[in-house]
Amino acid sequence: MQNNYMTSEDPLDLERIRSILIRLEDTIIFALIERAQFSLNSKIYERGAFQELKDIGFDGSWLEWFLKETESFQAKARRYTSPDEYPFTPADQLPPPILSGNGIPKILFPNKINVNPSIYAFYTRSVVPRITSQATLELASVKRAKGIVGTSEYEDDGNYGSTATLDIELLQAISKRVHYGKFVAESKFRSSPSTFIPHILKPNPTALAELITKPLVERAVLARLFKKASLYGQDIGADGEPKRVPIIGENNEYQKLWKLDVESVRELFERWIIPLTKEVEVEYLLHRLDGLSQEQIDNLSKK
Ligand SMILES: C=C(O[C@@H]1C=C(C(=O)O)C=C[C@H]1O)C(=O)O
Repeated sequence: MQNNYMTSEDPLDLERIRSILIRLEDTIIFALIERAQFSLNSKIYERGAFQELKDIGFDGSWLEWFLKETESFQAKARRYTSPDEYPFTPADQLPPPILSGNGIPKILFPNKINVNPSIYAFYTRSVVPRITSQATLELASVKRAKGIVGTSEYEDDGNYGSTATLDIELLQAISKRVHYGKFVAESKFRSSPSTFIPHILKPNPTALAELITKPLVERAVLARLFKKASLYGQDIGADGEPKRVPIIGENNEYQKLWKLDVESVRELFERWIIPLTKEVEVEYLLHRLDGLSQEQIDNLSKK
């Protein structure tokens, strides 16, 4: 199942949308595995940490610079005219597309929702420190063995380019997953406009949140993620068997090696991705009738 809006499949079919969300789980897990190879490299998230960037007139962080450069190119190639791609760089700092239009039929109700500032904040402050803690600890012990101790013992392996590239992959995948909430909301709205309309006119975000929440679907998402992360996160050796190390102090007991902290994947979805997806859904619905005439609203209510 593809998110190609030019196919004949109904882009607002909820099962189709859910299958896209499921596929994005894989993209996110594999990108997390890649990022977890590197240390935290906290310097790339600090504004003004690189004199070289200040020298070229850029005040932000290394990652913000990477985002701006990457997204400038992508904006020219009209990435951000697609209804499921949103930039992290403020839109007024990006160039216009060199091709006009995108040929994608208008599927969503016009809206300006972009929750990327929230995604950027939780990703850099909570997610990265958590998933890189193993690599960061390993680096610290290597550095200690070389006599490097104290603050410079931690965090920094110098791979700023690779790290930022992987961060962008992850940020974009998470952003797409979360903003897909717009499609979910449009689909749910169209299946029964009259259920939603009173709570949009009165604005009642709590009632809207209750209407869009599907606890069984969420539970299935989390259970599936735990399984996927446990499968994909195993470190398989050249012999095709999972790598394992003896447990110190236990005779003949072994422990598997992981490329990723499995529980952290579930937590990422439980604490951040699912709640933000739902926030996007509610925000989208709150503005779903903006600019419509009473007659248009009445017609929708009758559906
Ligand atoms: C995305 C949906 O809406 C809500 C958000 C979910 C999620 O982010 O995984 C899951 C179920 C719903 O509570 C959906 O119904 O599929």
